[in-house]
Amino acid sequence: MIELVDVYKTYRRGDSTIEALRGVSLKVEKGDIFGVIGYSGAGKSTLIRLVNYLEKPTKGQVFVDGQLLDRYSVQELRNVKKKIGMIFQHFNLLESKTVYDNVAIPLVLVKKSKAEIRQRVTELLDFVGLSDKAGSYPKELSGGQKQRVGIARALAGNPTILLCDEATSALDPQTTQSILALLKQISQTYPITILMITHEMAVIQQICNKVAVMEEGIIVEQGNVLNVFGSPQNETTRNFVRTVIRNTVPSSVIQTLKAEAKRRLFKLEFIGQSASEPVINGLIRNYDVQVNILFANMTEIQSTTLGNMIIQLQGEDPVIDQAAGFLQNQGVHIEEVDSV
Ligand SMILES: Nc1ncnc2c1ncn2[C@@H]1O[C@H](COP(=O)(O)OP(=O)(O)OP(=O)(O)O)[C@@H](O)[C@H]1O
Repeated sequence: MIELVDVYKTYRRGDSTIEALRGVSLKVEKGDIFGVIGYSGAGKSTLIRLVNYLEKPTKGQVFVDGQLLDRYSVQELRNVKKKIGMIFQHFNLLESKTVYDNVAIPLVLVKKSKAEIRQRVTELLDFVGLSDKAGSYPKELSGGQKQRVGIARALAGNPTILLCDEATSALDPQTTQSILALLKQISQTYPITILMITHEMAVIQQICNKVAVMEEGIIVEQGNVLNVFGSPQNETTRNFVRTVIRNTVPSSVIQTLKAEAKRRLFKLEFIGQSASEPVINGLIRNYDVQVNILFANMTEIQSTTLGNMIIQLQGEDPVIDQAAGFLQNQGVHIEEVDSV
């Protein structure tokens, strides 16, 4: 659906060059809600501008719907762009036009008849819950309502791809929830693929099925959201995951625990099935170790439970090693730690 193959983007500013993207490859499949997360300057906006063909890659290939964007004629490119809707952090509405007229813009541009426009705009305003605001102007709307207008406008031309550029970053937490719920509803209602960039892991957790983590122009980790959240490999990913999944024990507690002999600390991560299985009971029954649960947390992602636990095992070293092996065999991701 959307594919980037070893894409580089270099900007020149005076004598210096800025490598905004350095060999980015990713694949967004049909129906995905794919989130790209990264700190400011990571290259997220550049990536989205390449998909929208507002920028050309310095090197590498960008495919949309299986077609290499480079190879399109101007007319073909215009047609491809019609299939891409976009929503923005600051909504980008025309202040001098009513809600109705804002949503109608893409349809007017492709010269749809008045009747067709009326039908589509009415349908979309109903879908985003703003039927009663058709005659209002953007300045009369709340941030959440403005974003709903932005979403209706993006959907007007029946796009197959929806690009979201920090779509909830300017909104309060409650409004963010309602906009994310709307995006999820769009994904379930229309045959659409969503690519969103954000710096908030909570956004990814809530609606994305895939995620790519960007840092300094490189994708440092990507995959299924459940796997990435369950077992983040990269330090930046871990930092993002920590913002939504708490798995730390106060350092004063750690210091006390570490002072005690024959005790070792382990971080456990359970995904799905194993989260509900009495794995810890099995551990206690089968091995001569004492188990001290220091921290336990369950998070729901993609309708699957993700469990995080920090335990302390007390016993002889070889027995603790066997116990750790047992947990691994039960499908638990286990990691011994010096500190947590
Ligand atoms: N048009 C441009 N000309 C020169 N440099 C640019 C241009 N656009 C982006 N950059 C630089 O490329 C790098 C990546 O920027 P980009 O906006 O893609 O990152 P980002 O992850 O979207 O950050 P933010 O969330 O702050 O927008 C930055 O160092 C930025 O200064």
